Amino acid sequence: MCRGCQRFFRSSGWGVSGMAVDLDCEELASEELIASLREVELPTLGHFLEDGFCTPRMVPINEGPQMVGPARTLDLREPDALAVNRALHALRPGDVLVIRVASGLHAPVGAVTAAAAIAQGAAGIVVDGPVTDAAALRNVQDRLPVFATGLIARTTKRTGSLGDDVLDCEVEIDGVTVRPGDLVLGDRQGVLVLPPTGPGNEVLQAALASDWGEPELLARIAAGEDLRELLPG
Ligand SMILES: O=C([O-])CC(=O)C(=O)O
Ligand SMILES: [Mg+2]
Repeated sequence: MCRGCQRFFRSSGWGVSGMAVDLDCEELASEELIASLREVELPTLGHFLEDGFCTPRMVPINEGPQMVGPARTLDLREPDALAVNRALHALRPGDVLVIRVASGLHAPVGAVTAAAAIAQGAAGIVVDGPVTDAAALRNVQDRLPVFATGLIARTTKRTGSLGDDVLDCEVEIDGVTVRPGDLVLGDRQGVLVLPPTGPGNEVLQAALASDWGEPELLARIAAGEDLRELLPG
């Protein structure tokens, strides 16, 4: 089912700089695709894909369910708490809030932000920068997976210095470009960003088949079968 057309501000990429553009329904990931991506192990996709993976500096801050959802982005060029609040207001159920923290030294997400994202039905949060209120984020891990580069006690301030051009624009997260509507996946291994169309049906089917076959392979290795037969070399 289509999530419905949304208006996004795009700073670059698909749209004209600084202009609001309509995102076609076709560009939004289907519920079916999102459900399939929840089933597949990220490291299995890693056997088939080379691009879109954040580096190991992007770590899970809590251990929630596998995260999959369309990106809503925020480019925190300055640590403005009011811009974070506006990004929270705009969240829709199933969205993944993706925040770039230019300073790398201010936490835009903690207990309050997480509670607000949960209230909006968000699927998760990814921060290229630190987060805070670690215990509170652990407490909500079943409802809100959070990924970030670490923890810090220095948080954002209500400066009001940023405009709406920092919302739903292209951002770079740990070297990976994220556009609004891209699919953002996360598990204990980290974060993977895919286009709204996902990895392609061929890769998805191959990855699912690999996951389904793995328990038998593991059982045969554990049973002492000849490794030369089981693992081609
Ligand atoms: O407000 C912030 O910058 C982060 C925070 O502490 C919270 O969300 O509770
Ligand atoms: Mg807090």
